Amino acid sequence: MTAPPRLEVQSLTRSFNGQAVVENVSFSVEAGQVACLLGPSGCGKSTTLRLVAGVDMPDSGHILVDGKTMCDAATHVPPERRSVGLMFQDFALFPHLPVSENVAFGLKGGFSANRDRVRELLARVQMSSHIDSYPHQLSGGEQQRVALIRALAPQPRILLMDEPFSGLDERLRDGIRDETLALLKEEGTAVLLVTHEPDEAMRMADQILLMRRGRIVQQGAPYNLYNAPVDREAAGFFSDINILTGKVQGALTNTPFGEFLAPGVADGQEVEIVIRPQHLKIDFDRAGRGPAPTAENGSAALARVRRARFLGRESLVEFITDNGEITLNATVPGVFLPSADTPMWLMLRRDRVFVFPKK
Ligand SMILES: Nc1ncnc2c1ncn2[C@@H]1O[C@H](COP(=O)(O)OP(=O)(O)OP(=O)(O)O)[C@@H](O)[C@H]1O
Repeated sequence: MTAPPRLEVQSLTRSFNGQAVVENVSFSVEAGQVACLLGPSGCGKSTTLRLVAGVDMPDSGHILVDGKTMCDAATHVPPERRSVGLMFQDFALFPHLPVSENVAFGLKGGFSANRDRVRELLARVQMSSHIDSYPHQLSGGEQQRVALIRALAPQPRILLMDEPFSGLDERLRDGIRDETLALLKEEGTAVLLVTHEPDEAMRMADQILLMRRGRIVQQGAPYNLYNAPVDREAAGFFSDINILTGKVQGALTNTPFGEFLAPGVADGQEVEIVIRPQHLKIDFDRAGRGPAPTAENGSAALARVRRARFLGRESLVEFITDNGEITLNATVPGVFLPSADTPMWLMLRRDRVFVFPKK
């Protein structure tokens, strides 16, 4: 028999003042896995986390840890008995305690009874030399590391993290995220991390739980969410997108860039054709002739540069098609910065285009 998931959440619902803030949310997280609750502000991420922690009660649904019920209609295991570690945005360390006692805070007997574990954890985040320091003597990144190992010290079955990196300087963040991830993997705990930043979720998650208005709209590996978004909003959450519209006839829609398949969409229904700026193909104009159509890229449409901005590693080029109807943004390597009005041929990579019925 296979072991149950470390954390399992089934049909969780929570309303405030008659308004469902978390609605029918289900997911599971395995030991050693990082799951990210990702979504815009107010979509219900933190409420979900608080229900799992046990500091709030759902209206309905089940929460199980290692197959044991923590919460359902008849049961409510209090937070301190759920074996859940917490690391929140304001991860404040105790200012009057040295690092050693901060790390040992959740351990029976404090530092004196747990010297080895505390020293081992400090060494793993390169903080051994700060064992006697007080929080005010540490940088933001160092405090973050102490907060992380404080949460991990009691070896929780599950670690809950709410925007844990948002207080950090942007230049520090990537390094600390990577370090944190490495330590979490070594500890083998199951992690549920809340973030509103797609980049953070892509970097940290084995599994992304994309939330919108209280519901999970898509869940899966970062690669799948990015490359097979469930709708236009999901596509747009991960990067800028271009949107073309068209009408369907015979499961196809015709555009200046050729035909696009729209399987299962009724005749006359409008669709949105979505493509990310980095997936446009651009070709120079050669005496009014563009590249021949291909199965891979469809037909080329003539467009002109409206403006181009150099962003460092890449440039952002805004085009308008020659019929004046479609505006498209393309990102290209930063060495390429065409001047306004340059005519160019644009193609849309068929394997990178998403077609959605217009809502
Ligand atoms: N105790 C409460 N009483 C009333 N409304 C609440 C309560 N807690 C949360 N809400 C509401 O529920 C909604 C979701 O809040 P939640 O904090 O879960 O969102 P979030 O996705 O974590 O957003 P953010 O990223 O801004 O923290 C918000 O509209 C919030 O105002």
